[in-house]
Amino acid sequence: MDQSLALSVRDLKTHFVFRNSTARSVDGVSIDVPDNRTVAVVGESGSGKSVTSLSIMRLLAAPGRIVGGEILYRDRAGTVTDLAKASDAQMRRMRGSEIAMIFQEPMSSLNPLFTVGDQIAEMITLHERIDRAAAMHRVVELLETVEMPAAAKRVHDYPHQMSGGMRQRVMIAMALACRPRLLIADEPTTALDVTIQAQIIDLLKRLQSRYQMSILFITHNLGVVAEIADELVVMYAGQVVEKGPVASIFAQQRHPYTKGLLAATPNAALAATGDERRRLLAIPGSVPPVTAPRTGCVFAPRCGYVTPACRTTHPALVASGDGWTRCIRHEVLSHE
Ligand SMILES: Nc1ncnc2c1ncn2[C@@H]1O[C@H](COP(=O)(O)OP(=O)(O)OP(=O)(O)O)[C@@H](O)[C@H]1O
Repeated sequence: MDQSLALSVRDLKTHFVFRNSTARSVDGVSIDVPDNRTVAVVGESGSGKSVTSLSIMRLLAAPGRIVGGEILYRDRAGTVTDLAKASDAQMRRMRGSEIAMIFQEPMSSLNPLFTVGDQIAEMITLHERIDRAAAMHRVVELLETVEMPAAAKRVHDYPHQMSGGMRQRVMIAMALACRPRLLIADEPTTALDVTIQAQIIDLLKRLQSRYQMSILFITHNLGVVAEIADELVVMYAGQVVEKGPVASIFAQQRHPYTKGLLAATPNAALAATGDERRRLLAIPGSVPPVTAPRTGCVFAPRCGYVTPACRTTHPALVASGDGWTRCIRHEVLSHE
């Protein structure tokens, strides 16, 4: 594993095995997250983004199972662990002290019956041997770190007394309580309005440089990607179809699906190209079910660039420009 990486997911396969069918939700995904960098994973609903992040955290619900690949994680001491094979005890330690996760809806992770102060304090005392008074002092500090207004008063609030943006700040404070080296953020701003979304993104960027964290940021919003990410991974039907530096992909897409996603996101597309005439286009059709048999390229049925060969040959992920694409016609696209 390259010394500059915090996480290297290699050929990950996570399937849901039912009696009569198998959902190949994640089907050979490779993602590298460098130290102190943000990698965004985008794709339509059902493309396998959440199953990928839950696989890394080993929080999959049955019948979901990692059936292949490696999830290599380098801890602060430099030791590499394959999370795909780690024991439950090892994973509990990892989740506490190395890797943290925040979700779209903080309400589903917070307990409505306890104050936010108590919940953050519990997180701290799980990992540090300190008494309650010291823990509460740290809670206020953490809430100040996440720029919670009137932090010392807010520790006594119950989750329902807070706005969505404040609750997300509480979740980030809980994540920071264990000083993670890797933060997995699964659509953390999707439920928030645009102004609050921008504040949370800014906060995450400041925290990243202060705490030297790597961030794996799951989103379907390319505007957010433009704001926060260094590298982009585009997923489609359980596979990576394109990946590379954000600026390169925004300037030149090398997979028709990425082209369609950018065309459907006017702000990101405009920011990238400066072309104000770019029209809002939606990609016709929908992601095929992950239980469907696969021959050829999974995007072929929706692709404007399709050739007969695309329907019979499963394309490999190949180097193109300074990134990677899973399209046999990538050279045609890169000259457009
Ligand atoms: N518990 C489960 N049982 C069966 N199939 C599942 C389960 N969880 C996810 N899947 C399937 O795995 C595929 C990938 O789902 P996933 O939630 O990772 O997509 P996603 O890209 O995160 O979508 P969204 O943006 O809607 O969260 C979907 O087709 C979904 O139906």
